[in-house]
Amino acid sequence: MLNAAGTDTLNVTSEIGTLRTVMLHRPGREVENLTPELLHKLLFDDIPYLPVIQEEHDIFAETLKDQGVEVLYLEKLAEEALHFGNAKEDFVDQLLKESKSNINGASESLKEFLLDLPGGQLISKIMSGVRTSEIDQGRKRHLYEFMTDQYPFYLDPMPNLYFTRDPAAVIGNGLTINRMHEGARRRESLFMEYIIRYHPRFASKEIPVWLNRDYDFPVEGGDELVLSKDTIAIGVSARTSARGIERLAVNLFQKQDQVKKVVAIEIPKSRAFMHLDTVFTMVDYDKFTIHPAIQGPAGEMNIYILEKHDEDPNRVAISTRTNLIETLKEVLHLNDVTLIPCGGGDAIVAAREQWNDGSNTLAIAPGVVVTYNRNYVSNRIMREHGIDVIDIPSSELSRGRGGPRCMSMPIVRDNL
Ligand SMILES: NC(=O)NCCC[C@H](N)C(=O)O
Repeated sequence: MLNAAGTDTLNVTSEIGTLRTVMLHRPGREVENLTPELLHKLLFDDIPYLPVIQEEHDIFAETLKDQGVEVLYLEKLAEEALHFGNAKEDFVDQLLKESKSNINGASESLKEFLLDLPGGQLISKIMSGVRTSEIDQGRKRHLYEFMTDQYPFYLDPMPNLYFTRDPAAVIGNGLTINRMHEGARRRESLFMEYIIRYHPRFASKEIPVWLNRDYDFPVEGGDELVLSKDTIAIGVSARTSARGIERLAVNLFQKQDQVKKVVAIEIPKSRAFMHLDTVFTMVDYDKFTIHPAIQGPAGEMNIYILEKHDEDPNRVAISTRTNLIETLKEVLHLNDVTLIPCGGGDAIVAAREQWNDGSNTLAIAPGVVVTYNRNYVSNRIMREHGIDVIDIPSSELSRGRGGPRCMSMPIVRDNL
Protein backbone atom coordinates (compact mmCIF):
# COMPACT_ATOMS: atom_id res chain seq x y z
CA MET A 1 0.00 0.00 0.00
CA LEU A 2 1.51 3.29 -1.07
CA ASN A 3 1.04 6.59 0.73
CA ALA A 4 0.84 10.04 -0.85
CA ALA A 5 4.63 10.19 -1.10
CA GLY A 6 4.56 7.04 -3.19
CA THR A 7 6.26 4.83 -0.60
CA ASP A 8 4.80 1.90 1.28
CA THR A 9 2.82 2.91 4.35
CA LEU A 10 4.72 0.44 6.51
CA ASN A 11 7.55 -1.77 5.32
CA VAL A 12 10.26 -3.26 7.49
CA THR A 13 11.68 -6.55 6.27
CA SER A 14 15.11 -6.27 7.89
CA GLU A 15 17.10 -4.46 10.58
CA ILE A 16 19.54 -2.99 8.08
CA GLY A 17 17.74 -2.13 4.83
CA THR A 18 18.16 1.55 3.90
CA LEU A 19 16.00 3.52 6.30
CA ARG A 20 13.44 5.70 4.50
CA THR A 21 10.98 6.81 7.20
CA VAL A 22 11.33 6.80 10.96
CA MET A 23 9.22 8.01 13.86
CA LEU A 24 10.86 9.90 16.74
CA HIS A 25 9.68 11.86 19.74
CA ARG A 26 11.54 15.02 20.73
CA PRO A 27 11.91 14.95 24.53
CA GLY A 28 9.68 17.61 26.05
CA ARG A 29 8.47 18.93 29.39
CA GLU A 30 7.80 15.39 30.62
CA VAL A 31 11.51 15.18 31.36
CA GLU A 32 11.24 18.20 33.67
CA ASN A 33 8.52 16.50 35.69
CA LEU A 34 11.01 13.89 36.87
CA THR A 35 11.90 14.25 40.56
CA PRO A 36 14.36 12.15 42.59
CA GLU A 37 11.48 10.33 44.29
CA LEU A 38 9.94 9.40 40.93
CA LEU A 39 13.09 8.28 39.12
CA HIS A 40 12.79 4.61 39.99
CA LYS A 41 9.08 4.42 39.23
CA LEU A 42 9.53 6.25 35.93
CA LEU A 43 12.52 4.11 34.88
CA PHE A 44 15.18 6.82 34.86
CA ASP A 45 18.51 6.94 36.69
CA ASP A 46 18.99 10.68 36.56
CA ILE A 47 17.20 13.85 35.46
CA PRO A 48 18.20 15.02 31.97
CA TYR A 49 18.79 18.75 31.38
CA LEU A 50 16.01 19.61 28.96
CA PRO A 51 17.73 22.15 26.66
CA VAL A 52 20.67 19.81 26.13
CA ILE A 53 18.67 16.61 25.66
CA GLN A 54 16.59 18.47 23.07
CA GLU A 55 19.72 19.77 21.36
CA GLU A 56 21.18 16.26 21.24
CA HIS A 57 17.91 14.84 19.98
CA ASP A 58 17.75 17.49 17.24
CA ILE A 59 21.24 16.47 16.16
CA PHE A 60 20.05 12.84 16.03
CA ALA A 61 17.09 13.86 13.84
CA GLU A 62 19.29 16.06 11.60
CA THR A 63 21.79 13.23 11.23
CA LEU A 64 19.01 10.98 9.95
CA LYS A 65 17.62 13.70 7.65
CA ASP A 66 21.11 14.34 6.26
CA GLN A 67 21.13 10.68 5.26
CA GLY A 68 17.85 11.15 3.37
CA VAL A 69 15.57 9.69 6.05
CA GLU A 70 12.08 11.15 6.43
CA VAL A 71 11.59 11.94 10.12
CA LEU A 72 8.06 11.86 11.52
CA TYR A 73 7.28 12.96 15.06
CA LEU A 74 4.98 10.98 17.32
CA GLU A 75 3.62 14.10 18.97
CA LYS A 76 2.71 15.69 15.62
CA LEU A 77 1.07 12.55 14.22
CA ALA A 78 -0.91 12.09 17.45
CA GLU A 79 -2.06 15.71 17.43
CA GLU A 80 -3.15 15.42 13.79
CA ALA A 81 -4.91 12.09 14.39
CA LEU A 82 -7.14 13.59 17.07
CA HIS A 83 -8.80 15.91 14.57
CA PHE A 84 -10.77 13.04 13.06
CA GLY A 85 -14.12 11.61 14.15
CA ASN A 86 -14.51 11.21 17.89
CA ALA A 87 -10.82 10.56 18.27
CA LYS A 88 -10.11 13.40 20.69
CA GLU A 89 -12.78 12.60 23.25
CA ASP A 90 -12.32 8.84 22.95
CA PHE A 91 -8.58 9.24 23.40
CA VAL A 92 -8.99 11.35 26.54
CA ASP A 93 -11.55 8.89 27.96
CA GLN A 94 -9.29 5.95 27.29
CA LEU A 95 -6.26 7.70 28.71
CA LEU A 96 -8.10 8.63 31.90
CA LYS A 97 -9.40 5.09 32.24
CA GLU A 98 -5.88 3.74 31.96
CA SER A 99 -4.51 6.32 34.40
CA LYS A 100 -7.08 5.44 37.03
CA SER A 101 -4.72 4.82 39.88
CA ASN A 102 -3.32 8.33 39.78
CA ILE A 103 -6.54 10.17 39.09
CA ASN A 104 -8.14 8.66 42.14
CA GLY A 105 -11.60 9.92 41.30
CA ALA A 106 -10.84 13.30 39.71
CA SER A 107 -11.46 12.19 36.16
CA GLU A 108 -14.40 14.49 35.40
CA SER A 109 -12.49 17.67 36.20
CA LEU A 110 -9.44 16.32 34.41
CA LYS A 111 -11.45 15.53 31.32
CA GLU A 112 -12.83 19.08 31.25
CA PHE A 113 -9.36 20.49 31.81
CA LEU A 114 -7.85 18.44 28.97
CA LEU A 115 -10.63 18.99 26.47
CA ASP A 116 -10.58 22.75 27.18
CA LEU A 117 -6.89 23.02 26.27
CA PRO A 118 -6.29 25.04 23.09
CA GLY A 119 -5.47 23.07 19.94
CA GLY A 120 -1.95 21.75 19.88
CA GLN A 121 -1.57 21.58 23.64
CA LEU A 122 -3.53 18.46 24.46
CA ILE A 123 -0.93 15.93 23.38
CA SER A 124 2.03 17.76 24.90
CA LYS A 125 0.13 18.20 28.18
CA ILE A 126 -0.75 14.51 28.32
CA MET A 127 2.85 13.60 27.58
CA SER A 128 4.31 15.97 30.14
CA GLY A 129 1.83 15.01 32.86
CA VAL A 130 -0.77 16.95 34.81
CA ARG A 131 0.17 18.19 38.25
CA THR A 132 -2.57 18.33 40.87
CA SER A 133 -1.79 22.04 41.25
CA GLU A 134 -2.85 22.65 37.65
CA ILE A 135 -6.53 21.97 38.29
CA ASP A 136 -7.94 25.26 39.59
CA GLN A 137 -9.85 25.53 42.86
CA GLY A 138 -13.17 25.93 41.08
CA ARG A 139 -12.76 22.48 39.57
CA LYS A 140 -11.91 20.68 42.80
CA ARG A 141 -14.73 18.43 43.94
CA HIS A 142 -13.24 15.94 46.34
CA LEU A 143 -11.87 16.42 49.82
CA TYR A 144 -8.51 14.86 48.97
CA GLU A 145 -8.02 17.41 46.19
CA PHE A 146 -7.78 20.15 48.81
CA MET A 147 -5.10 18.39 50.86
CA THR A 148 -1.50 19.60 50.57
CA ASP A 149 0.66 16.49 51.01
CA GLN A 150 -0.65 14.40 48.18
CA TYR A 151 0.99 12.76 45.21
CA PRO A 152 2.01 15.61 42.87
CA PHE A 153 0.43 14.30 39.65
CA TYR A 154 -3.02 13.44 38.41
CA LEU A 155 -1.41 12.16 35.25
CA ASP A 156 2.15 10.95 35.54
CA PRO A 157 4.62 12.34 33.02
CA MET A 158 5.77 9.95 30.28
CA PRO A 159 9.53 10.65 30.10
CA ASN A 160 10.27 7.41 28.25
CA LEU A 161 8.33 8.48 25.17
CA TYR A 162 11.49 9.40 23.30
CA PHE A 163 12.19 5.66 23.14
CA THR A 164 9.68 5.29 20.31
CA ARG A 165 11.04 1.82 19.54
CA ASP A 166 9.29 0.17 22.44
CA PRO A 167 5.52 0.88 22.39
CA ALA A 168 5.08 -0.29 18.79
CA ALA A 169 7.19 -2.00 16.15
CA VAL A 170 6.78 -2.59 12.43
CA ILE A 171 7.20 -6.13 11.13
CA GLY A 172 6.70 -6.45 7.36
CA ASN A 173 3.64 -4.40 6.34
CA GLY A 174 2.04 -4.53 9.79
CA LEU A 175 2.94 -3.76 13.36
CA THR A 176 2.65 -4.75 16.97
CA ILE A 177 1.03 -2.19 19.26
CA ASN A 178 2.48 -3.29 22.51
CA ARG A 179 1.26 -4.06 25.95
CA MET A 180 4.12 -2.60 27.92
CA HIS A 181 5.48 -4.50 30.88
CA GLU A 182 6.03 -1.50 33.12
CA GLY A 183 3.11 0.53 34.45
CA ALA A 184 5.14 3.71 33.84
CA ARG A 185 5.10 2.99 30.10
CA ARG A 186 1.75 1.28 29.63
CA ARG A 187 -0.12 4.31 28.26
CA GLU A 188 2.57 5.04 25.65
CA SER A 189 1.20 2.62 23.07
CA LEU A 190 -2.18 4.38 23.13
CA PHE A 191 -0.73 7.13 20.91
CA MET A 192 0.13 4.62 18.19
CA GLU A 193 -3.27 2.97 18.40
CA TYR A 194 -4.94 6.30 17.64
CA ILE A 195 -2.42 7.24 14.96
CA ILE A 196 -3.00 3.98 13.10
CA ARG A 197 -6.75 4.23 13.47
CA TYR A 198 -7.26 7.93 12.66
CA HIS A 199 -4.26 9.57 10.99
CA PRO A 200 -4.87 9.91 7.22
CA ARG A 201 -1.39 8.61 6.47
CA PHE A 202 -2.33 5.24 8.03
CA ALA A 203 -6.10 5.03 8.52
CA SER A 204 -8.03 3.11 5.83
CA LYS A 205 -4.80 1.43 4.67
CA GLU A 206 -5.93 -1.77 6.40
CA ILE A 207 -2.69 -2.07 8.30
CA PRO A 208 -2.45 -5.45 10.00
CA VAL A 209 -1.85 -5.39 13.74
CA TRP A 210 0.01 -8.60 14.57
CA LEU A 211 -0.44 -8.22 18.31
CA ASN A 212 -2.41 -5.53 20.08
CA ARG A 213 -2.01 -3.78 23.39
CA ASP A 214 -5.04 -5.50 24.89
CA TYR A 215 -3.22 -8.84 24.97
CA ASP A 216 -2.49 -9.78 28.58
CA PHE A 217 1.17 -10.68 28.26
CA PRO A 218 3.76 -8.03 27.41
CA VAL A 219 5.96 -7.62 24.36
CA GLU A 220 8.15 -4.52 23.87
CA GLY A 221 9.66 -3.26 20.64
CA GLY A 222 13.22 -3.21 21.96
CA ASP A 223 13.00 -6.99 21.95
CA GLU A 224 11.68 -7.26 18.38
CA LEU A 225 14.40 -7.55 15.71
CA VAL A 226 13.52 -8.16 12.08
CA LEU A 227 16.48 -10.27 10.96
CA SER A 228 15.18 -10.87 7.45
CA LYS A 229 11.91 -10.94 5.55
CA ASP A 230 11.18 -14.42 6.85
CA THR A 231 12.80 -14.43 10.30
CA ILE A 232 12.38 -12.27 13.34
CA ALA A 233 14.28 -12.50 16.62
CA ILE A 234 12.63 -11.63 19.91
CA GLY A 235 14.22 -11.31 23.30
CA VAL A 236 12.67 -13.20 26.18
CA SER A 237 13.60 -10.50 28.64
CA ALA A 238 12.68 -8.51 31.71
CA ARG A 239 10.06 -6.83 29.51
CA THR A 240 8.92 -9.37 26.92
CA SER A 241 7.13 -12.53 27.99
CA ALA A 242 7.39 -15.99 26.45
CA ARG A 243 3.60 -16.05 26.20
CA GLY A 244 3.51 -12.76 24.32
CA ILE A 245 6.13 -14.06 21.89
CA GLU A 246 4.25 -17.29 21.25
CA ARG A 247 0.99 -15.42 20.63
CA LEU A 248 2.75 -13.05 18.24
CA ALA A 249 4.28 -16.01 16.41
CA VAL A 250 0.90 -17.76 16.09
CA ASN A 251 -0.69 -14.55 14.80
CA LEU A 252 2.11 -13.98 12.29
CA PHE A 253 1.92 -17.54 10.99
CA GLN A 254 -1.87 -17.30 10.66
CA LYS A 255 -2.25 -13.81 9.22
CA GLN A 256 0.61 -13.40 6.73
CA ASP A 257 2.84 -15.57 4.63
CA GLN A 258 6.25 -13.88 4.90
CA VAL A 259 7.58 -14.57 8.38
CA LYS A 260 8.29 -18.28 8.80
CA LYS A 261 10.51 -18.31 11.87
CA VAL A 262 10.50 -16.52 15.21
CA VAL A 263 13.78 -16.92 17.07
CA ALA A 264 13.23 -16.41 20.81
CA ILE A 265 16.49 -15.50 22.53
CA GLU A 266 16.52 -15.64 26.31
CA ILE A 267 18.57 -12.91 27.97
CA PRO A 268 19.27 -12.24 31.65
CA LYS A 269 16.41 -10.35 33.28
CA SER A 270 18.20 -7.30 34.57
CA ARG A 271 17.78 -3.53 34.50
CA ALA A 272 20.89 -3.04 32.36
CA PHE A 273 19.78 -5.64 29.79
CA MET A 274 16.12 -4.66 29.72
CA HIS A 275 15.60 -5.46 26.02
CA LEU A 276 17.38 -7.62 23.47
CA ASP A 277 18.47 -4.49 21.59
CA THR A 278 20.46 -3.28 24.62
CA VAL A 279 22.78 -6.26 24.16
CA PHE A 280 22.48 -7.31 20.52
CA THR A 281 21.85 -5.39 17.29
CA MET A 282 22.37 -6.13 13.61
CA VAL A 283 24.81 -3.80 11.86
CA ASP A 284 25.45 -5.51 8.50
CA TYR A 285 24.38 -8.57 6.53
CA ASP A 286 26.60 -10.80 8.65
CA LYS A 287 27.69 -8.59 11.56
CA PHE A 288 26.07 -7.97 14.92
CA THR A 289 27.00 -6.11 18.08
CA ILE A 290 26.83 -8.14 21.26
CA HIS A 291 27.36 -7.62 24.94
CA PRO A 292 29.47 -10.67 25.84
CA ALA A 293 27.79 -11.00 29.26
CA ILE A 294 24.63 -12.47 27.70
CA GLN A 295 26.46 -15.65 26.72
CA GLY A 296 27.83 -18.44 28.87
CA PRO A 297 31.62 -19.07 29.01
CA ALA A 298 31.53 -21.21 25.86
CA GLY A 299 29.09 -18.89 24.05
CA GLU A 300 26.04 -20.89 25.09
CA MET A 301 22.56 -19.36 25.27
CA ASN A 302 18.95 -20.52 25.43
CA ILE A 303 17.48 -20.04 21.97
CA TYR A 304 14.15 -21.38 20.67
CA ILE A 305 13.00 -21.42 17.06
CA LEU A 306 9.23 -21.15 16.67
CA GLU A 307 7.66 -22.30 13.41
CA LYS A 308 4.19 -23.06 12.13
CA HIS A 309 2.67 -26.13 13.74
CA ASP A 310 1.70 -28.82 11.21
CA GLU A 311 -1.63 -29.71 12.78
CA ASP A 312 -2.75 -26.96 15.14
CA PRO A 313 -2.71 -23.34 13.91
CA ASN A 314 -3.03 -22.13 17.51
CA ARG A 315 0.24 -23.72 18.50
CA VAL A 316 3.83 -23.42 17.30
CA ALA A 317 6.49 -26.04 16.67
CA ILE A 318 9.46 -25.35 18.95
CA SER A 319 13.06 -26.48 18.50
CA THR A 320 15.98 -25.48 20.69
CA ARG A 321 19.43 -24.13 19.91
CA THR A 322 22.32 -23.19 22.19
CA ASN A 323 24.72 -21.23 20.00
CA LEU A 324 23.93 -17.76 18.71
CA ILE A 325 26.41 -17.70 15.83
CA GLU A 326 25.28 -21.11 14.56
CA THR A 327 21.63 -20.09 14.85
CA LEU A 328 22.21 -16.85 12.94
CA LYS A 329 24.10 -18.70 10.21
CA GLU A 330 21.24 -21.19 9.95
CA VAL A 331 18.33 -18.76 9.79
CA LEU A 332 20.10 -16.17 7.61
CA HIS A 333 21.71 -18.78 5.32
CA LEU A 334 25.21 -17.40 5.92
CA ASN A 335 28.58 -19.12 5.91
CA ASP A 336 29.93 -16.89 8.61
CA VAL A 337 28.71 -14.42 11.20
CA THR A 338 30.76 -11.93 13.21
CA LEU A 339 29.73 -10.82 16.68
CA ILE A 340 31.39 -7.50 17.54
CA PRO A 341 31.80 -7.34 21.32
CA CYS A 342 30.73 -4.22 23.19
CA GLY A 343 33.77 -2.50 24.69
CA GLY A 344 36.03 -4.80 22.70
CA GLY A 345 35.38 -7.56 25.21
CA ASP A 346 37.18 -5.83 28.11
CA ALA A 347 34.92 -6.65 31.08
CA ILE A 348 34.97 -3.15 32.60
CA VAL A 349 34.69 -1.24 29.33
CA ALA A 350 31.98 -3.60 28.11
CA ALA A 351 29.90 -3.12 31.26
CA ARG A 352 30.38 0.66 31.21
CA GLU A 353 29.60 1.12 27.54
CA GLN A 354 26.69 -1.32 27.57
CA TRP A 355 25.19 0.70 30.45
CA ASN A 356 25.25 3.67 28.06
CA ASP A 357 23.95 1.61 25.16
CA GLY A 358 27.22 0.78 23.42
CA SER A 359 25.57 -2.25 21.74
CA ASN A 360 22.44 -0.33 20.81
CA THR A 361 23.01 0.77 17.22
CA LEU A 362 20.50 2.06 14.69
CA ALA A 363 21.39 0.72 11.25
CA ILE A 364 20.39 3.16 8.52
CA ALA A 365 21.78 0.99 5.71
CA PRO A 366 23.81 -2.24 5.57
CA GLY A 367 27.06 -1.49 7.41
CA VAL A 368 26.07 2.08 8.37
CA VAL A 369 24.98 2.78 11.93
CA VAL A 370 24.18 5.67 14.26
CA THR A 371 25.61 5.33 17.79
CA TYR A 372 26.37 7.38 20.89
CA ASN A 373 29.75 9.12 20.82
CA ARG A 374 30.44 8.33 24.48
CA ASN A 375 30.91 4.64 23.63
CA TYR A 376 34.16 5.34 21.88
CA VAL A 377 35.72 1.91 22.43
CA SER A 378 32.76 0.03 20.96
CA ASN A 379 32.59 2.57 18.11
CA ARG A 380 36.28 2.07 17.34
CA ILE A 381 35.91 -1.71 17.32
CA MET A 382 32.94 -1.45 14.96
CA ARG A 383 34.96 0.79 12.63
CA GLU A 384 37.80 -1.74 12.72
CA HIS A 385 35.23 -4.28 11.49
CA GLY A 386 34.47 -2.04 8.50
CA ILE A 387 31.28 -0.49 9.83
CA ASP A 388 30.56 3.14 8.97
CA VAL A 389 29.78 4.58 12.42
CA ILE A 390 28.06 7.96 12.67
CA ASP A 391 28.23 8.98 16.31
CA ILE A 392 26.07 11.61 17.97
CA PRO A 393 26.35 13.57 21.24
CA SER A 394 24.81 11.61 24.08
CA SER A 395 25.46 13.09 27.52
CA GLU A 396 21.79 13.70 28.29
CA LEU A 397 20.05 11.30 25.89
CA SER A 398 21.78 8.36 27.56
CA ARG A 399 20.35 9.16 31.00
CA GLY A 400 17.10 7.44 30.06
CA ARG A 401 18.97 4.13 29.49
CA GLY A 402 18.34 3.77 25.79
CA GLY A 403 20.37 4.38 22.63
CA PRO A 404 19.77 5.27 18.97
CA ARG A 405 17.85 2.07 18.22
CA CYS A 406 15.58 2.60 21.22
CA MET A 407 15.01 6.22 20.15
CA SER A 408 13.68 5.36 16.70
CA MET A 409 10.75 3.47 15.24
CA PRO A 410 11.46 2.56 11.62
CA ILE A 411 8.32 2.86 9.52
CA VAL A 412 9.78 2.16 6.06
CA ARG A 413 13.03 0.49 5.06
CA ASP A 414 14.10 -0.68 1.61
CA ASN A 415 13.94 -4.41 1.12
CA LEU A 416 17.36 -6.05 0.95
N1 LIG B 1 14.71 -0.54 23.56
C1 LIG B 1 15.20 -0.02 24.69
O1 LIG B 1 16.05 -0.59 25.33
N2 LIG B 1 14.64 1.10 25.15
C2 LIG B 1 15.13 1.82 26.26
C3 LIG B 1 14.06 2.04 27.28
C4 LIG B 1 14.56 2.82 28.48
C5 LIG B 1 13.47 3.17 29.45
N3 LIG B 1 13.98 4.02 30.50
C6 LIG B 1 12.85 1.96 30.06
O2 LIG B 1 13.30 1.54 31.13
O3 LIG B 1 11.90 1.42 29.51
